[in-house]
Amino acid sequence: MTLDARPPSARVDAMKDGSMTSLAALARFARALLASAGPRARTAAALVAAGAVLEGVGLVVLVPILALIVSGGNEAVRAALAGVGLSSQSGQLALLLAAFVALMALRSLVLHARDVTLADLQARFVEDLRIRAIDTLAAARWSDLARLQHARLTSLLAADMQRVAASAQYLVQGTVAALMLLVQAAIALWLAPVLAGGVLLLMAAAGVLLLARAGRTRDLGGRLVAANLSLMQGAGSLLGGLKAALAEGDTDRFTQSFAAAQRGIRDHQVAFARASSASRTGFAFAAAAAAALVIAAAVLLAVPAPALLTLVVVLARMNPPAQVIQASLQNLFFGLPSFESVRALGDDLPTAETESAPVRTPPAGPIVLDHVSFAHPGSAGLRALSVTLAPGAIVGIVGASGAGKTTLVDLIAGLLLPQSGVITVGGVQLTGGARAGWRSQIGYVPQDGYLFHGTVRDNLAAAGCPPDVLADALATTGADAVVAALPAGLDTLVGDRGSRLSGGERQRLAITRALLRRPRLLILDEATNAIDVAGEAAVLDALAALVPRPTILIVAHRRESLSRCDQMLALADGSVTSYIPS
Ligand SMILES: Nc1ncnc2c1ncn2[C@@H]1O[C@H](COP(=O)(O)OP(=O)(O)OP(=O)(O)O)[C@@H](O)[C@H]1O
Repeated sequence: MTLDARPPSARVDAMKDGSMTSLAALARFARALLASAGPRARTAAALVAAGAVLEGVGLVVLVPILALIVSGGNEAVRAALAGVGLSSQSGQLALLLAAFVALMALRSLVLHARDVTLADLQARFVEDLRIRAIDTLAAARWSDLARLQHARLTSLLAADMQRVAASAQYLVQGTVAALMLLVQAAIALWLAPVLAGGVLLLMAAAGVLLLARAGRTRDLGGRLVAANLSLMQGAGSLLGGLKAALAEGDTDRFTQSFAAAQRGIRDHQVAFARASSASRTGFAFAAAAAAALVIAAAVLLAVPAPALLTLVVVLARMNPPAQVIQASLQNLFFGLPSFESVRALGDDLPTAETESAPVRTPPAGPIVLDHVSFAHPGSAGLRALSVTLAPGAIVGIVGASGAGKTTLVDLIAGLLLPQSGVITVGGVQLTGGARAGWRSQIGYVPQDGYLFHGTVRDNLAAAGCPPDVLADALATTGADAVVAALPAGLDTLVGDRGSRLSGGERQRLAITRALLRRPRLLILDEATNAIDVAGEAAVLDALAALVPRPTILIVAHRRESLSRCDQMLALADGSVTSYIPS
């Protein structure tokens, strides 16, 4: 345990600050939920209000029923019922009971419609958030994406989203309970203003105490978000390095850090459960004391029996919604950091294109880089680079590790924007709509030739592709032999990240997928290094023979991979030397 060295006044100020920022966060969350609901929010609000009013009317009807049973009935009510031909006490009681049952039946129907509508709103809210998170990723700049931790995304899309869904549920539940409580409080005030006023004051005091702890609860939620993130990081490192760790007998390192992160999660969850249970216990104690006080005071104030009985019923019914509000608020404050983490993704990944220019494909012609510079954070990168790549040329890019080969390729692909200088294709500068249009002309194959868990056909994005075009592309890369050897041919599942295939087979399929896009620029970034030398030579020969031939950029360290190049770009110290190989 750590001692808080701050003076008490500073602690109170910090608590107020924490509560205010937590309330502001709660308001942001509520606004986001309302915005996602759109016009459906009005239907939901109407159903919630109707449910609360029907609950209130049902309670009010209890007064004449109890009056009829206990003291022969209220004069005005009896006269009104006699006016419609019901003069016997049993007849009047039967009518009032029938009205009560009808009201409760109507209330049940409204509550059913309300609950379905609210569940729909919650589900849509989380769906919107998930889709927006993926849209944010898809529209982000590559330079920002490269900095993003994968574990953060996994944690955000799984654990945080689940907690946001739970928070939405708590917000809705709490709001419904608050409305119910308001209606019940109004009835209690009508039945016995002084007594009910006292009880409401006690409740308000409990509410203030609860809000005063909001900052601390939210802080606990924030720590849980951080602990979940380190759990995901642990899982990611374990999965990424599992094979090497198994081979080296070094799995303990991973399992220990994973277990430590898991312990962190458990500690925060238990701390929250302890805090909620303490406030629930305090709340139950206060409710029991308030009920005892009310009954004692009612006897002293000689409140009439039917009113007292109804008051007791009303107060008893106020207890569950009050408890729901208490639990919902606590869980909400605990869950808010997850929502903030989801929102922060949009701030960390601003949209790439600020221009809303229409997408247009740059015309045919050379790719020209004119005094292009790009520095990564930490200042490594490329300086004032000028080079021209002719259409259909096979261009090799060489240089030591870290020389900037991938940076150059990313600039030419439009993934990175030059910080100074310009890049043009066919004379059109690669910005805005032209940059977006250029992407549709590119086939990009990175070293790991990314495949996802699906069939070969799915991975080639070959649905609807004419069979002869598919067969040509497969033959060009030698993937036809790979497919022929698979148990279900094109319909064979390749496993997670293509784990059922060899590195070279994955690369052949990845190049086939790029070719099926009929690219004007084919980028092979160490994309053939897992294929045997003879096999690579055959693939490169077939690519060189393509008609029409795309401009082919080959980043490679192996001399054999570069033997067909028309032009070489040698990178060193952020500068480039362009030469024609002899
Ligand atoms: N996102 C980034 N943030 C900061 N620095 C980066 C980033 N990406 C690359 N760098 C740095 O920029 C330099 C060039 O990197 P780049 O990946 O372009 O080199 P490369 O020539 O492709 O290297 P390799 O052959 O090892 O793949 C390196 O010093 C690298 O550390």
